[in-house]
Amino acid sequence: MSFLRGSVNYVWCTTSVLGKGATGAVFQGVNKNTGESVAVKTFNPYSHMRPPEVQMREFEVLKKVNHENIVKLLAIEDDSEGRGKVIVMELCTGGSLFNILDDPENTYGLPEKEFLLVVEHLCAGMKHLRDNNIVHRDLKPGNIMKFISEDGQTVYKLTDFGAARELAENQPFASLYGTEEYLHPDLYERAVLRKSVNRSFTANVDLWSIGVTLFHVATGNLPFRPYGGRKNRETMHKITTRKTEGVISGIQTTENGPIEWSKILPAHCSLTEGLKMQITPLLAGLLENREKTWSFEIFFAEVTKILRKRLIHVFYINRLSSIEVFMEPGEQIDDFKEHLQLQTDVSPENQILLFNNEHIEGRILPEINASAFPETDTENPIFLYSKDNNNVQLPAQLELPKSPVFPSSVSVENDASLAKSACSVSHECKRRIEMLTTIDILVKKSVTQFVETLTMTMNLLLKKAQSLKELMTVVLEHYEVVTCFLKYDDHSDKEFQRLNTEIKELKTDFDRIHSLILQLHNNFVTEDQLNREWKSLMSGKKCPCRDRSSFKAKYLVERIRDSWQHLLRDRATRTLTYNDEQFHALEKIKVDRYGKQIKSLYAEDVKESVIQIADYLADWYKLAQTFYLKTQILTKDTRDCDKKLCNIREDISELMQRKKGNKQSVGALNGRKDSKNRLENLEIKKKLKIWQCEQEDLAAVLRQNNDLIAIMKGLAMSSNGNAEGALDFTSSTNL
Ligand SMILES: Nc1ncnc2c1ncn2[C@@H]1O[C@H](COP(=O)(O)OP(=O)(O)OP(=O)(O)O)[C@@H](O)[C@H]1O
Repeated sequence: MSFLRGSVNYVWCTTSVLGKGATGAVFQGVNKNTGESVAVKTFNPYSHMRPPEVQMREFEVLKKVNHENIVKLLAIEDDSEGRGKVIVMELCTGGSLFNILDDPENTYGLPEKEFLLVVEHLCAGMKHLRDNNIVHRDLKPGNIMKFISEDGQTVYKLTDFGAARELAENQPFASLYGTEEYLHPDLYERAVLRKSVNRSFTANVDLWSIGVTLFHVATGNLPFRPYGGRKNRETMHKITTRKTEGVISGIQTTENGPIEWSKILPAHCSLTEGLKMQITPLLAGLLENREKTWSFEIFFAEVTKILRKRLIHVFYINRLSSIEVFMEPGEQIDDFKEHLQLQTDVSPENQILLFNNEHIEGRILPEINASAFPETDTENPIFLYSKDNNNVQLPAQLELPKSPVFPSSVSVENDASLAKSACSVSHECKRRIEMLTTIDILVKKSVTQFVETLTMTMNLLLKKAQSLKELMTVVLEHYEVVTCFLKYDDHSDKEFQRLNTEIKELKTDFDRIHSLILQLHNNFVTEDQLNREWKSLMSGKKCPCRDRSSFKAKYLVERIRDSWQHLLRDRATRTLTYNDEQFHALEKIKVDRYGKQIKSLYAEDVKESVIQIADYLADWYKLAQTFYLKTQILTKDTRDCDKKLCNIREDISELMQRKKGNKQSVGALNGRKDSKNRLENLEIKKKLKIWQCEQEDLAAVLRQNNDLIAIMKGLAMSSNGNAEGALDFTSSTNL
């Protein structure tokens, strides 16, 4: 019997099955003229029993659509041996999402990036269908194909446009039998429970199927699961129709038992909390029925909102966890801090946020939008340290799923399934090992990051303190001059007294701060205390070497998968020879042994050492946090000193101006008296002479100090850029 079939331009082999469905089978084939690989959908006798116009519908729809996220139609040709029409499509080498989810690697759902790609492509494909007024009505993971482009990019594409219309015409729903878990409750009632429903179905029933599909892709499981599965149809219908608003899953774990409702995604789902926060409302909206049903417009708008968000990666050291913050492009740093608070409980004022060895506030100005935030990724995140909490703890890990126990006897039927479960567990171990070894790397980076930032802060602080010291010397010298100038005046003047006290206090304060800065700089920068502390804590301690642990985990997973494949082949063979049975038993032993090894690599090796590292980091952070808080206090104190010094300089200048004014008015008064009775008061004349001499002396002193004043002004300008704090001394020289 020949397995080769063909049409005018294509040939395919019936042993190269890509997939089978209710209406037929899809084979891998080639273009006879170009050699291009294609997928050929052939139809079974049942499908030929459908009315011709129904059979044509799939062809018509495929001809009408043309979009990157919809499987491309290449040709519709006749089977050369008269078995009817065949659909030739582009070949999607990645298989269907159903196959992908069926792999033990994805038992708990797809990785985050892949999940988001599915959301994006599914939404784009649906938008094209809506724009062309096409209702799919059979959306499910089996009808979403993974296409790998020539440049290695993944594109998810919708396929299978035939069956849905049959439902509208109340045809037998055989093609829907494979998909009942994804059906809108109303369709389910009619198609599966065979109840007559007096409702017309709109295109929106697709939204429910998208909700179930996305839940499945995110978690690896269906959202609504009655005890006993498909058989338990009444309960299935009860779950989907009785669920309350916001509920995204309902599971019955015992016969006739209660239904466990949930408004959140399950803990084992591998999406981060940040993404779960975005996806949960989307699922809740899609899985609303009756009055609350979403429209496609809402769905497209919500997905667009999620996809345009800016993803910022953060590593929170006190909980040793990677966090993802999704920000609206227009949101700013304060919003970022609030998002972080939601996921960490660290209030914005207690967040120390460092990136590339500096505070992000220095890099990201308050008015900058999220779209201009720096690029981050899991291994180059923004580091978050809590200012008010120096505990470091690895969050409690979920218990590993139970590993299967193989019975000693050979069971060709069951052994492959048990090996598949063992594969799932090993993949989960591998994922956790990768996560923990990444934490190990991020811990080291977080230490370096903190030390580098503090060193920079300390160096700046020391520089600032030194320039402040120079400025203070100049101001004090000027103050001396002013004091001399006022030597005949009333030194008990209240203003003068206050200034005097303030200067003394400032000097004492500043000397104390300066010496603390010197001391801290010495401990911290010169003696490199924090780095030395970290090195001494870590010396001789075991670290999970990422390359080695990950490599070993990968190796063990591959071995377990090999054995699983072997057992799968045995299951397909059904009966084994004696020798094959011996090999079969050996593969079971290997699954068991490698399974134990990878579990121990995770639990006893990598996890233990990361727990230890968390303890060392906690010890180190206690010291580092104290240093940090000290630098914060000293930075603030230095700033206060600077401010006070500026005020004092202004006060000195004001005092000078005031005294000058007083003297001028005293002179005018004396002049008037003098003109009345010149000879009457020689004492006054004498005093005026002395006064005049004094003024000339003072003018000479001030001229000599001009250079000094110029230096002081220069320093005032450079200190803190505080130009407006600089005094106008030129008026004093005009005395
Ligand atoms: N273009 C393609 N490239 C690779 N594989 C494909 C392609 N199209 C379909 N397949 C595979 O063939 C399977 C069946 O295809 P399809 O869903 O079109 O058939 P069906 O008879 O309508 O199925 P159903 O009963 O699910 O409605 C798919 O689940 C998929 O695994």
